[in-house]
Amino acid sequence: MTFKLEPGSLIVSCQARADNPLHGPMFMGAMALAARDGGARGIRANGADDVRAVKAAGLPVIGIDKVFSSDVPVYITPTFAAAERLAEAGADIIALDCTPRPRHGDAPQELIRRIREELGLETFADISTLDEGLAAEQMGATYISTTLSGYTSYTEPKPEGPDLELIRALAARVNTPIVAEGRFNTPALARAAITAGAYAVVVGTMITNPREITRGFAREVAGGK
Ligand SMILES: CC(=O)N[C@H](C=O)[C@@H](O)[C@H](O)[C@H](O)COP(=O)(O)O
Repeated sequence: MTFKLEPGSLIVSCQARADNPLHGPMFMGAMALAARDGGARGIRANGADDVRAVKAAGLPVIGIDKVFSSDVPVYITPTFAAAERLAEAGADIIALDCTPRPRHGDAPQELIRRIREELGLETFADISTLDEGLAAEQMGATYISTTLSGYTSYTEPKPEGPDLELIRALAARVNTPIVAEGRFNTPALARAAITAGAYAVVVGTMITNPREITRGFAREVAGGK
């Protein structure tokens, strides 16, 4: 069965890297349940083990598999093998890097085609610029997500806030549903994304990363240092 994300959906990204005390499927599974009870309509999760754990929340799962290489910059579901692992774990939608940067394995267009035809799943194209969004639409991505704005060499340095301008620019040019993702750190910013033309909003750090949230408070309490 393929899940459709509903318009106006909040998607909560439940991710914790290996150095985070909350790393692991038990914690991410609990985060997903808390997010569901709070009104999330989808979960984004990294790696097959976490995807399996967050499925218990009964929401559409957007799976990614971060695979880092020392010689190429692309790490979000860079290969078909990574997509297959996520499909086996039960992901409903596969998110993948759709920038034109150097990578190992298939080009994003080919990955999108294979994910649709061989795995029967929909795709989230993670992009960083308007041109990449336009290309992702041509590739047949189901959703276009602003995930990588501020994280590619040509969109760095990363601004403090989210890229609402990219959402407006995409909304004027594409028919594919746009997902706002990356630094939507307050409810007001998430609302602004919808007003700018986003179909759904992904929030990660500010909901599921207590260490990072604590850092923000600690900095301010220490006088902004
Ligand atoms: C650039 C990259 O690798 N972003 C990742 C993509 O899955 C995650 O680390 C982010 O937490 C996610 O995109 C949500 O964004 P934010 O945590 O800012 O709400």
